Amino acid sequence: MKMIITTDRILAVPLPPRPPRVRLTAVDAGYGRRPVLCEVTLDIPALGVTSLTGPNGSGKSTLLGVIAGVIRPTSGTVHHGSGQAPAFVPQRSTAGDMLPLTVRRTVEMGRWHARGPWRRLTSSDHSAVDEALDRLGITHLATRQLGELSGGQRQRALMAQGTAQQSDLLLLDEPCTGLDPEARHGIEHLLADIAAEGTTVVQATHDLTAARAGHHCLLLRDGRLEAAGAPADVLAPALSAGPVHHRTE
Ligand SMILES: Nc1ncnc2c1ncn2[C@@H]1O[C@H](COP(=O)(O)OP(=O)(O)OP(=O)(O)O)[C@@H](O)[C@H]1O
Repeated sequence: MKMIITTDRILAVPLPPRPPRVRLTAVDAGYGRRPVLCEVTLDIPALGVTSLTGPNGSGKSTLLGVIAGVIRPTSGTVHHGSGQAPAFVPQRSTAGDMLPLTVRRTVEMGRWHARGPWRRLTSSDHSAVDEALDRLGITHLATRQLGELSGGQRQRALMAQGTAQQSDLLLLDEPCTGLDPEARHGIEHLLADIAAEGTTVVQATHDLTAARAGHHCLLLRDGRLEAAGAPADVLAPALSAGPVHHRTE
């Protein structure tokens, strides 16, 4: 809502609706011959935090992969409202932890979209990396090897890599898994701040408190979109249906 102040009164003028940042239409996707997503049609609003929730195996990570462009749909369309490549923070895998990478080098990889992997980083790239390390509270870990860190510290390093990309679309797969309550709180505040700065944030989460705190919610079940809309509306039937969601921490 935009406020126009005239000499004697305030007029509230509704802002024109923004087109969605991402629109999926009748998307099917899976792995080889294994179908996972079925006829998924949804919009990701351009502003705020969208939470993607649903039981284990319902297809949240697969959907994030489709939006990120790393999983190609077998049918249907994915339309991005801007030309920027999404920043994608996948679920932490233990394989990558064995790579001989410092935290700083890991975060620098977030600049490869802008610079290419073999080009020297510019001073603005280094500033973006410094800012991301600082926002995630891991500047003091910059010279440590990724494999030496605790699970929560590694998770923050991967999130710093995602934020260093400075995309207008940040996709996160269960970003708070493995974090203690204080760190989880910190990440939730950070995501709210990033969204307030104009970045579209999409996070897959089992955490209903986090999902409720978002602006928009998508509920998946068995690879189909069961509900979409305001978090309170989407989550109420899911809660009354039984404990299909749980914190994994
Ligand atoms: N690389 C893969 N190859 C084959 N099948 C996969 C692969 N990744 C996921 N699947 C299958 O796809 C289905 C959906 O998995 P996905 O990880 O998208 O669900 P999810 O909702 O993110 O689950 P969780 O909450 O447990 O993280 C599951 O049945 C899973 O076994």
